[in-house]
Amino acid sequence: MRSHDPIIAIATAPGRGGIGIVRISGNSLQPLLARLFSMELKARHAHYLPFEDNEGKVIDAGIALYFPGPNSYTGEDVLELQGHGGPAVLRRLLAHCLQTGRDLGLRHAEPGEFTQRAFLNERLDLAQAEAVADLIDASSEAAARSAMASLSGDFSNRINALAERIIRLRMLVEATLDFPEEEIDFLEKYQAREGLAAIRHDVQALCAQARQGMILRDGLHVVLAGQPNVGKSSLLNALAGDDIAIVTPIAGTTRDKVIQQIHIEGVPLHIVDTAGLRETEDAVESIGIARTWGEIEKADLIAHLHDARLPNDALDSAITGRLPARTPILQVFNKIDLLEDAARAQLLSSAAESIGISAKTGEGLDVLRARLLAIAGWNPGAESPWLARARHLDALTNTESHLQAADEHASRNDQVLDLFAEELRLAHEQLSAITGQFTSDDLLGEIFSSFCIGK
Ligand SMILES: Nc1nc2c(c(=O)[nH]1)N(C=O)[C@@H](CNc1ccc(C(=O)N[C@@H](CCC(=O)O)C(=O)O)cc1)CN2
Ligand SMILES: Nc1nc2c(ncn2[C@@H]2O[C@H](COP(=O)(O)OP(=O)(O)OP(=O)(O)O)[C@@H](O)[C@H]2O)c(=O)[nH]1
Ligand SMILES: [Mg+2]
Repeated sequence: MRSHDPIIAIATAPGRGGIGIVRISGNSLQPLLARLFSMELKARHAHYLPFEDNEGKVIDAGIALYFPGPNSYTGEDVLELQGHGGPAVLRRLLAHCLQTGRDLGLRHAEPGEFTQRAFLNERLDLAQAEAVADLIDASSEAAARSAMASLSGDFSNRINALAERIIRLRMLVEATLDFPEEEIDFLEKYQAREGLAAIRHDVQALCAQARQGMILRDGLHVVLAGQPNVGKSSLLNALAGDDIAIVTPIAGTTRDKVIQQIHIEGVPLHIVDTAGLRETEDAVESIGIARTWGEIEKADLIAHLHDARLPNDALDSAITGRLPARTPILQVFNKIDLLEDAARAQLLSSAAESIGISAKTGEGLDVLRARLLAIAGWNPGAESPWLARARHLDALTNTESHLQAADEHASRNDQVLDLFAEELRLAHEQLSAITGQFTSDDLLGEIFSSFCIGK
């Protein structure tokens, strides 16, 4: 998988921009530099230069920056051509470099390949490399803050510190294994179970933080479902604070799903407005309704909307009966502005899994937002120091189960020390996968291929 070809890409976003950057990375860019420029580039010095094509025609006048390896982003030699940020000029610049460097092996970079090289050259560990992509993809400032914390190594440092503690315990155990006569009292002598308990405590705390970090990174899909006319599209618009979905008094208005991303306390929620559920002869509406059921299947959370004036509607019971049992469901009674005071008060103080709102007046929406976050597992006010991925949470969960298994071996009277040692080894391996000590090429390919081109 390791490739040493020099690579090139446009590093800035496609489209127009104040400045655009073409970036090249390779083990030795000197021969290419000699062809591209008539003068020698000083290391890490901004040279204002004309970028000329092979006939001496000026493609752009920009800034050339040369970072000799290993002191660069990738750890290799890096050249940046910072030009004017127009798509045509950057494409010309890219084509000119590719042509000039083709026989030196210069080729277009794969997505994430610059950062992959930074990882392989140990400029970043795997969690930090992932944080680069998460920082770019962050959809809220809270998410960006957490991604930056991961990028600067806060998460990795916690993982490494825990790994160190497991290593120390492993060294003790493995040293003892060489002297079987000491095995008997090893656990007491070194207070191994107490040490293990302290490590597990911290792994569990990291798991909880990783869960928060995952919510912050990935958000969740909230599907608004219910009979026609109950106010699903009105609720989407109210949550988004914008007139996005069509609202009319005609039942069966929404046909295509409408998705809008909103943020609550920085947590991204993907709100999906759907076609109202009912029996219909209309061919178009039927397709819409089939899609609603498709969205319901994929939902992380379903908000089942009712007309608050019809709280015990038989058709709503039928819908409830068809909703997937594995998905959390919030019963939302809309249009409480149309209720008598007493009925409204009763709904507003009702049980946790149902809630009264008015998409029209906004009443109850704050409670609804808080409820959505709570069901998502978001802990308001709890700090979420890093963004986390499912991969990280899996690894932490697996670490904890191996540590638990180790403890079970230790608690038994026969005290099989080599099984204890083996579980510690497996726990250590799981933990280190987060920062990339033990990783398969497949995993690396999967991680880096989701990056944008030029990163
Ligand atoms: N123009 C430009 N801006 C950029 C990047 C870039 O590659 N080019 N970055 C990336 O995509 C990010 C910054 N990341 C970088 C990380 C390390 C080095 C670097 O040259 N490191 C050397 C020298 C450090 C120093 O001067 O103290 C090193 O670590 O040895 C450069 C950029 C964001 N902004
Ligand atoms: N008084 C009152 N009217 C509402 C409220 N929410 C929605 N409405 C009205 O109810 C009607 C239907 O609203 P929509 O948001 O289009 O309902 P829907 O559930 O999306 O309907 P379909 O797309 O047909 O499934 C519109 O006339 C809205 O103005 C509310 O909270 N109070
Ligand atoms: Mg609608």
